[in-house]
Amino acid sequence: MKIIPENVVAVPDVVEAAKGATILVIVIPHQFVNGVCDKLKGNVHPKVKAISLVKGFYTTESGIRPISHLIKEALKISVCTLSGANLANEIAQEKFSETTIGYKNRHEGKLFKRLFETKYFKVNIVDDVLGVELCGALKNVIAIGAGMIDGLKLGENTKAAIIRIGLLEMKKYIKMFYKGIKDETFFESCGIADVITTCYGGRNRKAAEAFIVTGKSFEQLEKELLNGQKLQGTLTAKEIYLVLHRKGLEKEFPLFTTVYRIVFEGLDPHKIVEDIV
Ligand SMILES: NC(=O)c1ccc[n+]([C@@H]2O[C@H](COP(=O)([O-])OP(=O)(O)OC[C@H]3O[C@@H](n4cnc5c(N)ncnc54)[C@H](O)[C@@H]3O)[C@@H](O)[C@H]2O)c1
Ligand SMILES: O=P(O)(O)OC[C@H](O)CO
Repeated sequence: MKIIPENVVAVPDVVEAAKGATILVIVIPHQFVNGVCDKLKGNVHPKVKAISLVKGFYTTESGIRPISHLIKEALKISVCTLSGANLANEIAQEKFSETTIGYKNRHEGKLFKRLFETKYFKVNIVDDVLGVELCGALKNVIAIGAGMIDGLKLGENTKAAIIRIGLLEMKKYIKMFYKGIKDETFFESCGIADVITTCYGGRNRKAAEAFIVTGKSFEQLEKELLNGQKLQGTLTAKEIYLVLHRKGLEKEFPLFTTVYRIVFEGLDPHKIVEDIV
């Protein structure tokens, strides 16, 4: 495994790390972004540009909001998003992958492409900040479902069915609740490709498979399997279920609803097939 390059310096104090910076790359588990933004408020360069790689939502009492909106409003800065089929350990080994950057201002999209692109990390930029970000958040819930299928040993055809249905629910949810999302975004790396890679090689899939096989809780499995890293998919399943429940839309999103009920309400995991397919 490749080690961190010498020109990357770890600075534990986020205010110190951001001092004088004209570019912020924000990549932490979504549950911590609000706290980090609070610390950075009033402490960033006036001309700073940010890019969020976070895959998740920000929860408030009135519902859930995109992380890019939270960053933009807290720090009063412009925010691009980056998301794709990007398992970190494979990128560290310089195996080829694609990614998608969402921009509002094309100059910023091009700037971030220049910053991130390498011969093994191909960037496509699209005029769709929210579409890129929201695909990255919702695919984690599909991966929890796919991991359950692996744990139940139901085979590849069933898993493909869950992935297909998950993709449809992901697109339906995003188009239903957010304006201006482009259809083409779902065919970028941040869309279908990330759903596939996460459903085969991600931590959400792995934890969900173990949840079925061992019967342990996700909290326990996060500690045992992820070596200090954080799961995103179970929290996101809960966050979007609360929206669906409040609006009486559970039947229109059977996969998202069933994943939530298996994880949080003790529903029989076999219902993932019976209630959906
Ligand atoms: N790991 C991947 O393969 C991958 C790939 C693409 C996108 N992402 C997304 O990037 C984001 C971060 O993922 P990750 O795998 O780097 O997460 P991670 O669980 O490895 O945590 C990353 C960092 O978050 C910080 N952190 C931990 N607890 C914190 C706290 N209480 N307050 C503030 N910061 C804290 C720490 O610096 C930690 O090193 C997630 O939204 C994830 O979905 C991850
Ligand atoms: O390991 P996961 O399930 O958090 O997925 C990692 C990345 O988001 C894959 O693109």
